[in-house]
Amino acid sequence: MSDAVLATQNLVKTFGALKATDDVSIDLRPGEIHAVIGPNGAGKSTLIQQICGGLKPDAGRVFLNGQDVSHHDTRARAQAGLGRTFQVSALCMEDTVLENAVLGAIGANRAVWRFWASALKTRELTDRAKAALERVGLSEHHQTRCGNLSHGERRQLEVGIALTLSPRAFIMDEPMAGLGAGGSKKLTELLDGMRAQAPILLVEHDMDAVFALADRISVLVYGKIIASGSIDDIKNSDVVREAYLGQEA
Ligand SMILES: Nc1ncnc2c1ncn2[C@@H]1O[C@H](COP(=O)(O)OP(=O)(O)OP(=O)(O)O)[C@@H](O)[C@H]1O
Repeated sequence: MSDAVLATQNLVKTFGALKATDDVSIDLRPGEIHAVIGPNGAGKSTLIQQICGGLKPDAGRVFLNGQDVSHHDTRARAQAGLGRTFQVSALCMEDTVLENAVLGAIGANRAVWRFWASALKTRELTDRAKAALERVGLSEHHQTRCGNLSHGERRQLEVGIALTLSPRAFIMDEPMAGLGAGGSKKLTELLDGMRAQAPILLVEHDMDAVFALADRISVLVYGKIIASGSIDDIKNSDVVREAYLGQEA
């Protein structure tokens, strides 16, 4: 775990009698995409929420760059370098692409709020937002109202907003959801190029994307990690086939 950018240690979350995450220890190493897969209700979102600080675990800890952030709230974890995209879009549809990205950049530095009126800070934020939009291929769309973007472009924008935070690690919750083949391909290429900048913990149902991107895969079933390894390890695992992949066939 020592070189892990992000690590969980024995995370447990129960809802009544249900163990949504059951002793989950998982890590994310520099430069990698680590995919977490599992059937509906396996506990993937619950795990992500505990990592990001939206849900308090019953037991276990979360480390970011070796620092115990278990008692940090969501904002403090973001400030410590945890970048996130959401399963449900959090974009402001009435605002332009650039405005959405600048709002994301504000989240990067709380102190900036105090200087929001300052032209210099505004310039810094705008430059950072523009750089992130260029990175995700949305330079042409600065003044486009977010509501007028395609579904795929909104996903690109969400990734761009996460980039404005200069994260040390990304958490992505089903970024391919609802995208057609073209959108998935474009986003897959984008994520592929981002792992060098910050490793990605990727929760994803789209197995084509998972197999195209993952350096490692962990399989979550009934709240437990039942297998973890390379794509081949997972594809050839009888345990996984029985518990999960077999259902997809
Ligand atoms: N707030 C809650 N209260 C009660 N039960 C919950 C709550 N949140 C999640 N659960 C239950 O915990 C289990 C894990 O849910 P979770 O949403 O984490 O699974 P998931 O793997 O993300 O599923 P999906 O792939 O469908 O998004 C499910 O049985 C779910 O019904």
